[in-house]
Amino acid sequence: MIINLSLSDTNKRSNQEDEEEDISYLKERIRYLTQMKISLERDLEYYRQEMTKLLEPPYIEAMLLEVLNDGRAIVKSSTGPNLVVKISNNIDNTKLRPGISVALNNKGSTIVEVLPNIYDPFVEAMEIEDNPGFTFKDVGGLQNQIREIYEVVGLPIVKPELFKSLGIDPPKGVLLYGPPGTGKTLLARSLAGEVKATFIRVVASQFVNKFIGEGARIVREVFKLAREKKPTIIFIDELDAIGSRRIEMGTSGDREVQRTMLQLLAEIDGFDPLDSVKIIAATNRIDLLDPALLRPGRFDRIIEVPLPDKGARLEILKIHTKNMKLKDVNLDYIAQITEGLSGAELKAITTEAGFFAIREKADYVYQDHFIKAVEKVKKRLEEKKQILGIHI
Ligand SMILES: Nc1ncnc2c1ncn2[C@@H]1O[C@H](COP(=O)(O)OP(=O)(O)OP(=O)(O)O)[C@@H](O)[C@H]1O
Repeated sequence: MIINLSLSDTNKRSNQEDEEEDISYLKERIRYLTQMKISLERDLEYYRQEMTKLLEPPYIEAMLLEVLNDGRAIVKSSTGPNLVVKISNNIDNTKLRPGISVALNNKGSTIVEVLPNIYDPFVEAMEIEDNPGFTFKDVGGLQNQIREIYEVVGLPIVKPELFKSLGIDPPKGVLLYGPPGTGKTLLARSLAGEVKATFIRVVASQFVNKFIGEGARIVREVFKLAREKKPTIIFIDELDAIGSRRIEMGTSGDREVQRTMLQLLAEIDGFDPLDSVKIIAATNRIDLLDPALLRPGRFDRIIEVPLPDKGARLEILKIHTKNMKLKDVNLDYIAQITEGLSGAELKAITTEAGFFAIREKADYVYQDHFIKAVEKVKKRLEEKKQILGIHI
């Protein structure tokens, strides 16, 4: 009996232990499965979001051409045409500059995002100004150049009927040549301002140094954009970088430069002289240019933009000091002592004179500030010439 009792006791205890073990096991399972559930729910949410993203129609990438006054904008869509689109309210309007990349909603009707600065050689290679705020009043001297450039480029834009009725083909392109900083860019930009044309500036040397392999495409795109935004003045700076005479075509870089120039010639040859797209090119080295560029119907008008004479220097100084507070300054004398300096250097003198006045905490800019500024700019120029090995 005693033995029986003890056996049943042992059985009871072992059953109880088993049950406890089972309970503990099941509790452990529940904890594990609850965690699994949480983790799977998290995964599910992630895949749900991914699926929504994948099912969402794509945005359309476009380049901003112009912001209109009524809260809309003109863009050039990556699929081709120019579109007039709305601007979503959450867009910071100060970020909207011509040439930037934007995302349009899937209907292509609204700018919904300003895209980060993605590398697009076409956008980077050119500066575009819809309405350059310059006029001929900003140009000192250069009266003859202003008259000539207005006649051959400006008039055909504002009065094409004059040329049509007389049966005259105006030049398609004008070449400006002269030392650096003499106002070639300024002249072209202010002409665009005078005739209310879009101003597109490209720097030809960048095709060779920066946008290798893209030169011909950029030229094509620039002309396409110019036609879309006409009247347009295309300004090609440093033309010699792609338009130099070449004796041999050794490297692939040379061939690339050649391709870019051929594309440029094809574009110039391809458009109508009465079309309101005009090209102004500039160079410091006309002696290097390929004669092919100077054939009739291409850059057949050549205008020299020389260093300013004394009268022109005075005009340039007056232009760049018109908003400065001057006292007892004899600009005529400053013009006298700055022979050989360019417009850009004269502008630098006015800025430097201002800095001298600021450093001295003066209320006005005095003659002495100008004298010191002239010395400084001349010294800087001298150093530059030494470095470049140019002797005067
Ligand atoms: N004739 C001028 N009248 C007034 N300002 C001038 C004149 N020439 C040059 N400048 C000033 O110098 C700046 C630089 O000149 P600009 O870029 O037009 O010269 P550039 O001849 O095109 O030079 P580069 O050959 O180096 O490209 C102008 O923006 C302007 O402020």
